[in-house]
Amino acid sequence: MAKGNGTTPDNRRGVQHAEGTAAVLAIGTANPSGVIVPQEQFTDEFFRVSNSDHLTHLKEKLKRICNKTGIEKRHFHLTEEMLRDHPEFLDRELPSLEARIEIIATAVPKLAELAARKAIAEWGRPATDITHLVFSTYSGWRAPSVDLQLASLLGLRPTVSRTILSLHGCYGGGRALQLAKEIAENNHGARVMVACCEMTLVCFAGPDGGNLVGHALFGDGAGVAIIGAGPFAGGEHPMFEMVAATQTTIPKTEYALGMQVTGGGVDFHLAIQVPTLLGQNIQQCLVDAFRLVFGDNIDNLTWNDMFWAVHPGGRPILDNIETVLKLDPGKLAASRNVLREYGNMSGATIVFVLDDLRRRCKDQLPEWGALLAFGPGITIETIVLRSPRSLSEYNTDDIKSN
Ligand SMILES: CC(C)(COP(=O)(O)OP(=O)(O)OC[C@H]1O[C@@H](n2cnc3c(N)ncnc32)[C@H](O)[C@@H]1OP(=O)(O)O)[C@@H](O)C(=O)NCCC(=O)NCCSC(=O)/C=C/c1ccc(O)cc1
Repeated sequence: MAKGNGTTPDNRRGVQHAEGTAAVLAIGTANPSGVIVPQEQFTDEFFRVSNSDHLTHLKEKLKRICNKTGIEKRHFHLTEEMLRDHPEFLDRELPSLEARIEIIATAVPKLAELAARKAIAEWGRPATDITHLVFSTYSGWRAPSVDLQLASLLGLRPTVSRTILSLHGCYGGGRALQLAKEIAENNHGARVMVACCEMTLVCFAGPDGGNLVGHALFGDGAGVAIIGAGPFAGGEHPMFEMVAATQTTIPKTEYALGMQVTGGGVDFHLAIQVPTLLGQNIQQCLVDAFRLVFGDNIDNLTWNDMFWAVHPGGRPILDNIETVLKLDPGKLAASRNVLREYGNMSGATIVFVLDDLRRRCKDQLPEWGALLAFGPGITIETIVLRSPRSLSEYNTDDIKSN
C-alpha cells in the first residue's frame, strides 16, 4: 500500500465530489414539425382518420373533454400516411408493437437530438464535454436503446456514462433531473445531459370509452437540460440550482395512473380522481422538501413569494394546486402556457416549463422556487429550486458572462 503520496481515501473523496449545488446550465426543446393539430379540430380529425365518425356518443364526449383541457394545439410525429401504411395502429386487438418500435427507434433519438443541439449551443462547450447521459422515455423498447443512438448522433465521447429511464411516464423528467443532481454533485467536473423525449405513437389507437382523456391530453416533444455543479467553466451560466429533492408515493394509488404494454401498443389509464389526489397531497410534499433546506424556519416561507415549475398533467391539476397553495393567478403561467401550446408531453413537459419560466421571467425570478412532476405510482417528484442572485456567488474566475 503506497503511503505518504497524498492519495488517502479521504483525499480522493475530496477530489471526486463537486464544489457546490447542481444547477441547470442550459435547456433545449423540440417538437415534431409535421403534424400540428389545433385542439378545436382534434376530435374531427381523430375520428376521421380512425374511421370512427359513426361513434357519435364517443365523439361528442371527446369534444366536451377537449374543450376543458386548456390546450390550443399539439404536435405529433404520427402522420396520416403512416396510418395508411399501418392500419393496425388503430386496433388494439391487432399486433402492432413491433411496427411502432421500428418507427420510434429512429424518430425518438432524432427529435431528442434537435433539442440536445439547442441545449449544447446554449451551454457553449463541446458535446464531448458531456460526461453522463440520462435519457427518459416511455418509447425505449430495444437494447441498445435510444440513449446510445442519441450519444452517437451527438458525437458524445465513448466513455459517456449512459442511463435509460423507461416508463416513468409524466414524472420521468423530474426523476431524470434528480438523478442528474446526484451524479453532478458526486462527480467532480461531471456534466450530465438529461434528455426526455416522448411520442404518443406507441399509445395511439382508435377511440374507445377508456382512452379518450389520454387522446385529448398527450402530445409529442423532447426536452433536454444540461446539469453541472461548480466549479463552472467556459461561459457556463447556472440558471436553476437544484437545492434539495424528494420523491413521494401516495399510498394505495397504484390504480390511478398506469401504462400497460400489449402486443397492440401501450395502453394507458388515467383515473378521474387524479387531480383531487394530487391536490390533497402536494402541500405535504412541498413541506417535506423545503424542510430539508430551511428546517423549522419553513414557517417563514410563503408559497406565493416563489416561482413555480409544475408539470401541467391536466388543467384541473393546475387549478387544484393553485387553490390548495393559495397561489395568485399567474404563478402557474409557465405551466399553463406549455399546456396550451403543446399539451401534456409526459416526461418532457417539465423541461419545457423550466424553459418557459426562464424566458418569461428573465432576471426577475424570485430567489426560491419549486418543481413538481407526477406520474404513475402516484409518484410526486419535488425539487427545491433556487435562482442565483448573481454570478458573483460562484467561483467567478471560472465564469465568463454569456
Ligand atoms: C380535461 C379533463 C379530462 C376534463 O376537465 P374537467 O374540468 O374535469 O371537466 P369535467 O368535469 O366537465 O369533465 C368532462 C368530461 O370528462 C370526463 N372525465 C374527466 N376525467 C376523466 C378521466 N380521468 N377519465 C375518464 N373521463 C374523465 C368527465 O366524466 C366528463 O364526462 P361527461 O360528463 O361525459 O362530459 C380533466 O379532468 C383532465 O385534464 N384530466 C386529466 C388529469 C390527469 O390525470 N392527468 C395525468 C397526470 S399524470 C400525467 O401527466 C401522465 C401520466 C401518464 C400515464 C400514462 C402514459 O402513457 C403517459 C403518461
